[in-house]
Amino acid sequence: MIRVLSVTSECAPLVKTGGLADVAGALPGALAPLGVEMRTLLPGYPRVMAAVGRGKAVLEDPDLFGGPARVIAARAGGLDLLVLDAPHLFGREGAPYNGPDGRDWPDNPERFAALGWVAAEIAGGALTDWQPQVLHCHDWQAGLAPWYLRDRHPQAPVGSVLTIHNIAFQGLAPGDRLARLRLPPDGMTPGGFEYWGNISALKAGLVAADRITTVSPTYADELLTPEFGMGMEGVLRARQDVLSGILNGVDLDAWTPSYKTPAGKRRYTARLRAAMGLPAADGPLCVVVSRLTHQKGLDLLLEALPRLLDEGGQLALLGSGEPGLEAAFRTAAARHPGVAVTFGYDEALARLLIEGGDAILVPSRFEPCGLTQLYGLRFGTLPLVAYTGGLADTVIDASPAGLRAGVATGVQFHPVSAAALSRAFDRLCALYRQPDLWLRMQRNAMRHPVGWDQSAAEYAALYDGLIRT
Ligand SMILES: Nc1ncnc2c1ncn2[C@@H]1O[C@H](COP(=O)(O)OP(=O)(O)O[C@H]2O[C@H](CO)[C@@H](O)[C@H](O)[C@H]2O)[C@@H](O)[C@H]1O
Repeated sequence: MIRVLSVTSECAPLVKTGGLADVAGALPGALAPLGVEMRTLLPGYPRVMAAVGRGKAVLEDPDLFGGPARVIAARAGGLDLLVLDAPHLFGREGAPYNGPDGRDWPDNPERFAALGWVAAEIAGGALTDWQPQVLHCHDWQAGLAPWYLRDRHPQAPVGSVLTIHNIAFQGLAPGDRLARLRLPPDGMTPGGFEYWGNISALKAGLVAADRITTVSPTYADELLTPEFGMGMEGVLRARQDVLSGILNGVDLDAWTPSYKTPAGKRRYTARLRAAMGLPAADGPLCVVVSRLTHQKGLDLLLEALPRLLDEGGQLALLGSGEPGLEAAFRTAAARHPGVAVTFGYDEALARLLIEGGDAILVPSRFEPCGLTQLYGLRFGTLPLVAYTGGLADTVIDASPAGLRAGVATGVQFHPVSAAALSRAFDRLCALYRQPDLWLRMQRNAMRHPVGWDQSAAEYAALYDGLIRT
């Protein structure tokens, strides 16, 4: 058995704002058959505390960044959890990172420094009955853990890995918070965690972790360029020898269609049209399930949308995020009967969209891996995606080569522009008008391996290489 402590700020099914939660929630189950015993350290937000109940305190700290805290060992949501119960940091209503007004909590640097601190203490041997061999940290919220571990417990028999799910979030804090974050002044250098005068929790992790991974091989390459590295490309180039990409998978038990063949899908398409108030149509029903942010390229979709509609296609969108994008999609829906939108977070509707759609759109400007195109493959909902990051690694384009070889599973477009997306809509609609070809692609898609098998083996091998004892 390899003992791994996974450190994350969100974890499905308990608390989720995006794909990080899916992955953090799926890894323990995917890795267990490979002899990995993973425990997940998660902040004790109110809904997490409600799910775990009283639990058993395995660690206490009278002063964790300004208040008393304990770590509770519990099982919930099928996970083996270590919950950081620190009411002064996490006992607040609202989303994990922001209050009811939508604004980030001003003490987010301290809140997640505390998470990293406790992770490092556990990795350093603080629990009497469990010593992890690997510390696996996710995103900036866990970024300080490898730094604290190296700083405070250099002799601990633990290897560390930091996984980048999205480099756009870098965990910046003003440089004058050093003492409050319990960081040493000599780390405040370009070779340390300093980032243009600020402290970056992500950079601390990138510098201090033994290994760095991201969630697809193509994104691992892209991260080394100024276009995608978002200022961290230099740090990553310096650590290129320990950086690799491991694709995300999908929990196949949770994401299994109730139909085995594409034919069975039709009734879900009808159900989806009814649910969203869409009329019957000649072209493909395209769906989107997404956070509405600049990353996801949905402004490009708005620009290219007339082409899809002109060809008889439709759009059904579920998302939440930037008010400007919501307003623009609402306007599009009011103008055209072939566009239907719902705002908010709704897992049941997300599933119906993926079950019933003909195609799923992911026109992202950058996409570390992307999960919805994987769900789409599994359900025979052909992905139309930007050729970038994990989207490039998981979809086989209906290019002449892909079609001739009989292996195509979707449509990719490049560059990531409205013009290229419009042309991709032309191709999608042309494919849709050839039912045999479309069916073949659906079959290919549904057979494409999107489970965790291969990636879990890659993580297990990575952990194996980090074992020090
Ligand atoms: N309104 C809504 N209602 C219901 N469900 C919704 C929803 N909006 C989004 N979702 C769900 O949230 C998840 C989003 O995951 P993604 O991987 O697509 O993107 P995200 O950018 O959040 O994740 C980041 O981390 C993941 C994990 O590594 C990477 O795959 C990705 O590239 C990276 O940007 C999916 O499970 C999706 O179905």
